[in-house]
Amino acid sequence: MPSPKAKNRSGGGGGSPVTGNGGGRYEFMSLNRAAAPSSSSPLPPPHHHHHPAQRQGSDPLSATARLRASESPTRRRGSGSSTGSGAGQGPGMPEEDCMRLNPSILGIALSSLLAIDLWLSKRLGVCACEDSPWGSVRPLMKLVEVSGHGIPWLAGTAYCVYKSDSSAGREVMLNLFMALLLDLVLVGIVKALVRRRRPTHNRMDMFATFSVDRYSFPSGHATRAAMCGRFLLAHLVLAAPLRVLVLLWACTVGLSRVLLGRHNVTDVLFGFWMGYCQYNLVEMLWLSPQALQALLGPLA
Ligand SMILES: CC(C)=CCC/C(C)=C/COP(=O)(O)O
Repeated sequence: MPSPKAKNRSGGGGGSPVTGNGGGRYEFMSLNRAAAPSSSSPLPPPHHHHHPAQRQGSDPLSATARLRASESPTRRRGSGSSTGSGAGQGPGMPEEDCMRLNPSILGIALSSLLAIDLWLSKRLGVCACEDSPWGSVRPLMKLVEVSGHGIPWLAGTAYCVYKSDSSAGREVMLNLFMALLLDLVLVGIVKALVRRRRPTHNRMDMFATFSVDRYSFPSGHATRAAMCGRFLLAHLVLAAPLRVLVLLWACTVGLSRVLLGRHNVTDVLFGFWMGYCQYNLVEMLWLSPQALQALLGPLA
């Protein structure tokens, strides 16, 4: 996630934030810092309708200073333009030409959320290794990790298909198998797109990981736990205590990801949400016995 500091645009000196005294060094202004545009500023001069007092830089709008790439000192210097065709001389700036020099409230909120996420995840990573505060619980959490791993679920589901003696049972288990494959594909795509590194305190000693599993967002265990939890509750006739056990298992799998240091809290929360939605997709794409027969042939 980009930090709220613009890169130094040229080798120039410090220069005051944004007013860009030719040094080309820009820093994001905080929301309550407004710089009075200077004559050499690449910033467009304040519009005539601004109250004079606002021209002193107190105008909050100048706090949302914008810079048109074509007017940045480096670009302008390169163009040799000395006809004042710089700051704001041209027509209204098209939005896509502007680089916001001021993080929006949303940007600040997201950065704060990320900081809280990293801090909380670090605090909750109490089983990240043997000499962590809860190192003695690590073996149990690793067992929970295996219970949510893709391979045991795929193997277990395939075994149930093989042992099933009714077409209805086979239909349910085959759809669960397809759901697990769908989960792997979707999680793999999101991981490959987001490419968020796992927490620094994670000790990557997980068994049977795939290439994208080096990435943290989202938690594949959390998506699988949520999707399979919903699937079992919807398609298996379970007594109430067992239903509660399924829910507890799914929550424990998610919690274990953070306790083991495998994921940040947001990776798991998003994973739960994604897995919950994946189940809706599974229901929408439910494969009938005929479709399974056509798809898998004698296996169905
Ligand atoms: C190789 C297969 C069939 C599954 C991989 C399962 C796995 C290692 C997922 C990663 O889960 P987290 O993203 O929660 O660490």
